[in-house]
Amino acid sequence: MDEDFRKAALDYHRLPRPGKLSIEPTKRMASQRDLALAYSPGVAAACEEIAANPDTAYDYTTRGNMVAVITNGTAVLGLGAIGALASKPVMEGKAVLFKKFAGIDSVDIEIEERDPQKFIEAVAVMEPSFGAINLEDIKAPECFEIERTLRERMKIPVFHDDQHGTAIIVAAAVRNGLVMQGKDIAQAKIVTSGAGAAALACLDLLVAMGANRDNITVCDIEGVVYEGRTTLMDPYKSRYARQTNARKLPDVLGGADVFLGLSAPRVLKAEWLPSMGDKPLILALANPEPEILPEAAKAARPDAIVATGRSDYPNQVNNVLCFPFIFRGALDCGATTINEEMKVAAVEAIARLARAEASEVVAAAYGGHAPVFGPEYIIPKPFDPRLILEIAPAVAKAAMDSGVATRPIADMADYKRELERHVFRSGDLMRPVFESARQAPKRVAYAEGEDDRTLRAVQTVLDEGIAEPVLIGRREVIAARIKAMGLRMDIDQSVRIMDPTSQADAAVFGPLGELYARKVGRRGIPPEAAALNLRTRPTVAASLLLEDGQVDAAIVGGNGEWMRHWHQVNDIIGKREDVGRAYALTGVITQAGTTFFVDTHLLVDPDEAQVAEMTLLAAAQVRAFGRQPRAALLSHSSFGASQAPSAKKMRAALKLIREADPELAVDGEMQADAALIQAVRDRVVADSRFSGNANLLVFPNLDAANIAYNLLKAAADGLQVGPMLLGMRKPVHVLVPSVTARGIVNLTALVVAKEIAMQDGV
Ligand SMILES: NC(=O)C1=CN([C@@H]2O[C@H](COP(=O)(O)OP(=O)(O)OC[C@H]3O[C@@H](n4cnc5c(N)ncnc54)[C@H](OP(=O)(O)O)[C@@H]3O)[C@@H](O)[C@H]2O)C=CC1
Ligand SMILES: CC(=O)C(=O)O
Ligand SMILES: [Mg+2]
Repeated sequence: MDEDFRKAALDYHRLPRPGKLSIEPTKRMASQRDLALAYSPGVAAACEEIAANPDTAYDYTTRGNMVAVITNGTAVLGLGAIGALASKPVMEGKAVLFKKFAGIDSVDIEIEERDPQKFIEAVAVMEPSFGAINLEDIKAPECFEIERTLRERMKIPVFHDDQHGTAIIVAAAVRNGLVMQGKDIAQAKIVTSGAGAAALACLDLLVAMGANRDNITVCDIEGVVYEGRTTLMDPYKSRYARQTNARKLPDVLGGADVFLGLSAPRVLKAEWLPSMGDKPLILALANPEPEILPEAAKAARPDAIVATGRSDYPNQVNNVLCFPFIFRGALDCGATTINEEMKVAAVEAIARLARAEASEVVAAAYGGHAPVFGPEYIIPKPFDPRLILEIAPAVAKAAMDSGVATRPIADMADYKRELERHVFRSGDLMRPVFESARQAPKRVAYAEGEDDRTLRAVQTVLDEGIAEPVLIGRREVIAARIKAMGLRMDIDQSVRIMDPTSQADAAVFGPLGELYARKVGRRGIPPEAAALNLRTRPTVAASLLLEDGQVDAAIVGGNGEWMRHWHQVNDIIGKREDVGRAYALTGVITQAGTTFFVDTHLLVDPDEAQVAEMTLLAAAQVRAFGRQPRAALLSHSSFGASQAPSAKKMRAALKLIREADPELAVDGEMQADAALIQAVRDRVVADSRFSGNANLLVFPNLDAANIAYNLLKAAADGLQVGPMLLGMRKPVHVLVPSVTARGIVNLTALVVAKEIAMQDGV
């Protein structure tokens, strides 16, 4: 670690306040009544329920989502027995990872006790507080006895992560690494540096997966673990003792296919590597400094696949890839333990993921580079959102199949969708929309068919079965991008490619060119210019396919100016006959929920009738998300306090809306705080037409709407949905340049669901 990085790490831990964790209440505590519910006397009701039926602790307390990270500080990373207090940053770190990656609440508990029996007693009595126990950084051999006894005594999962979490991820890496190197685990010669908690558990799992004990040689601080050795031996290590005269690590590396380092920094020397077998797998996993640095290993053995425990090199083999998700699965089905079946399910899920294509979120987390299965990517990256979606259900299913789940999951597909909320904040909002889109997938044209975000989105659209994609673009470019990104779609089968510049599609685009020339000719655009537009502007091509009925919906834009795309779309599609004009609705998802804003992109200064119209169209769109709209007409004034024209406009609009839709929960005019906080609203008006917070905010002008949604998005780290065009004659949306692949998937689902609803006359 260089000095700059060390200082940055210390500042990170110290500022703005010490440490990495805090505890947040999940219930309101704003009034005397809240106090009475949360504490005495109300709390007694929950206590009595639990006393009568202990299982209800999962209903009334945090227990079902609470994991303790417990250590005695005897094997802290590779730093050794630095003690309980000094281990605290690592344990706080694990707790943060539980929360960040899997939404699990976790507390770190550092126990200053090296006597295994006393340590066991201290942990066992904490059972009522937690849903599961993660033992961490406890040295071998004591860790084996500690874990075994606690597993026997406690009725909740007890999992020593350095053993099993590490073993699971190592097993996945070895499986994929050997596939890549064309080797068979049964024949692979394996040498370890380390005979501690992590190394022995890894070997046990590799043997369970088919590795041959006779091909395994273990080394520790003394050297080779051989039969008859007496110094620094214990029964756990002895299981791997070999009959050999070799005594030191370099003596046993000859012909090795796998080096597994779970020991200490720099113990593997580059000059020893030439003796290893062909195409070796070198896993140098000591933290924070590996047994050998990848650059040194690769220089000595360019044919090697190298992995470390660190995030700053390719192939991070670290238990962070496993523990948040295996606990998620175990907690969610009320597993009483984490058994072999659950571990094997996790190995298989992780190994499979690296061989599938990487997602956009992974690409984003790693500087925009989407990795493809290969020597520098044998296991998924920690920020891969698919980890939770695949590992947790696989583990829960294995728990159920092996009979250790006390709260079996009834609907696995539903559970998987539920997990999406840990990954995509849009999960809750979008779930019903996806459900309805799946009922009858529609043909959707994507104007920017060569764009990476579009292609990633289209892969998800196909996987989810929500649309039949039509990509505008050059076939060879799209094929090359799909290959480079490692996507799975088959461009001959699952998508249709339409290229306005190719002769092959002239039969389609010829007549569309004439249609376009007629439409824009009225505005004085000569036929040659129209023909050029069609060839060079994919938004024009996609809109024409939609207009001609060759697709059911179009998604355009995302590159260049939003307004330019909008004009191209408007020239061809235009507004519905029964509306005065088109508007744009934008959603922002924050921790507090989803809020919609209108009109964020199109109409600079609407009049009262336009405010009323946009409100009604936006309310219909909010309903399409399966939500009841609660609309607030916003102003600088609340309920008649101002006679300014903009306040009067909103009051007049309210009247029009109520005439058109007396059932709609809408009120105004009001200030934004009154819209979002009922208590503020109650102070200025006695009989507000909706309760709680408004979820649809209608603005007196474009500036206010656009500023407000961007402000909320930036200040509250919100996620944008849309803009969605309202009042168009056919379903089309214009993407903003900042759109993500997920944003494109969401709009696809929305546009398909809306089409289905319209057909059904909803
Ligand atoms: N990447 C990852 O996900 C993980 C990495 N690790 C890393 O693995 C290492 C071991 O952790 P863990 O098993 O929990 O700890 P343990 O204390 O249980 O085991 C350490 C092992 O390493 C051996 N060892 C120590 N120094 C040397 C040396 N200089 N040469 C050869 N062997 C040595 C010890 O030998 P002896 O038995 O003779 O004392 C012991 O067998 C740590 O660096 C840790 O950071 C651990 C878990 C996960
Ligand atoms: C990653 C981990 O758990 C360790 O190095 O101990
Ligand atoms: Mg550890």
